Amino acid sequence: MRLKICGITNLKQADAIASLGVDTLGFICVKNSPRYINPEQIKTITSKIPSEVSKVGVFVNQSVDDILDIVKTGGLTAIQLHGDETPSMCSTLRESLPDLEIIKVFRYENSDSLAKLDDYLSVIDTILLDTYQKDMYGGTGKTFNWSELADFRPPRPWLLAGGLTPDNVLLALNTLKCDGIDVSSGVETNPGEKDLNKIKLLLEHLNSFKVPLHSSN
Ligand SMILES: O=C(O)c1ccccc1N[C@@H]1O[C@H](COP(=O)(O)O)[C@@H](O)[C@H]1O
Repeated sequence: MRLKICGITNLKQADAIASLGVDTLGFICVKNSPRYINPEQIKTITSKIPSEVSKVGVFVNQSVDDILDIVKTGGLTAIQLHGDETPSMCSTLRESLPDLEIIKVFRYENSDSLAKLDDYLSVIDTILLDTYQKDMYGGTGKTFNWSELADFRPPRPWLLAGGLTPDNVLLALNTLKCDGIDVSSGVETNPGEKDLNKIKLLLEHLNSFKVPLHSSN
């Protein structure tokens, strides 16, 4: 099971979180987010984190040129498209950076929220489902109705996000079958400041679950 901790803003925490065995770190590249971190700051972190850790930049409706610049400057290995990016835009990004993992976010409100999923499958690597909230693209801290996804088995790996915490993660994993989870505000003291004790507790709970961390099954 893949574990992404998102909203990293400093090297000390990135280092500590990677040392706990977290395989994916996320950096919010969206300027109006309280978790925003600029590309040079991202680089000071990514350059010191082991190469096996995925470094994901999170974007909302930014231009291809901006994304490519930030990926290059920040030393990112993956992008998370959290806005209304089209399949055509994903295709352009894929052509420009064939080795980069492309994670496309679908904000889940009801089953209609997945109506366009098929259009993306050939141009993305990973699906991420987050909670839909009007006027807020991400970092809502809110869960959605997981039981509606109990039979969701897309032909790409998928990550669950939205309001996950150490306290509710096992309920989520017992309700649906995802390939990984993405946690941000549920392991923070305040926006951008991670709580290492909460991350340790999250890991304890995940390790007690039947699917071990990093397993693809
Ligand atoms: O965290 C943000 O500020 C943010 C801003 C814009 C787009 C995405 C953002 N966060 C991502 O939202 C999900 C769920 O977060 P949470 O666990 O509900 O707080 C996650 O991928 C965050 O990285």
